Amino acid sequence: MALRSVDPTIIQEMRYTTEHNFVGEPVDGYRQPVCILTRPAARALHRAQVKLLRQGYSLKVYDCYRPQRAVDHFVRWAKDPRDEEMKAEFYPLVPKSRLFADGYIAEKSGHSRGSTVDVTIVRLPAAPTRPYEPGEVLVPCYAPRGERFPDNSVDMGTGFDCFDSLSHTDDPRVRGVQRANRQMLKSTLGTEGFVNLPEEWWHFTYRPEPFPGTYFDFPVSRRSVAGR
Ligand SMILES: C[C@@H](N)C(=O)N[C@H](C)C(=O)O
Ligand SMILES: [Zn+2]
Repeated sequence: MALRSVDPTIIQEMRYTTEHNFVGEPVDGYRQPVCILTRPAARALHRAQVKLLRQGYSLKVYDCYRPQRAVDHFVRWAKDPRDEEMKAEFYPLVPKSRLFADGYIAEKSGHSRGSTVDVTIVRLPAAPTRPYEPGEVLVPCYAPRGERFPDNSVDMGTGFDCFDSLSHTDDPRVRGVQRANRQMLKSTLGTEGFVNLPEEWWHFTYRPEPFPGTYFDFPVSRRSVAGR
């Protein structure tokens, strides 16, 4: 179902419909910027949002349901060592050949089962964000907040989809406010049934999953969820 029909207040910045992602182009299967999730995952995210709103924060999702054809696009992209257009921002230190082996991207992704979400926290009122301009100078995603690509998220120590050990949720180099922000996200979502992926502070799966063995492949579009 469309997350917006359960909670229109959760901010959506669907990165894989845009060029601002580690591939550098819109990803196969993302026709429109719509967050689609299973009903229990959407409802759980709404419960977390209610709690955050009371404290002056909002959730912001970057990715939700991901069709298998999008995962296949990632796999194809990873097999082409010449295409490192976005390396300088998204994986400056990790060889492209290691991104799957090191756990940053999956060939069979929980996102395709519909109960996984990539998400952060934004302090309200949400600051405006600027669009990414293709070809702009890229800054490493682990650079200090004021230097890396601007995001109205609270400071999590790295940007979204920063394939680097600094993105590991419990990396000991992440301290102070950044660590507290990661903990706020993990504990708020954890209370509602979401389990975090240790390699990525932003990646959470709702459990129990209603479709634990199904990898869906319908496109991300408003039509896919019309009437649901
Ligand atoms: C690619 C990144 N956003 C992500 O979701 N990684 C996990 C491991 C996945 O692909 O399922
Ligand atoms: Zn994810």
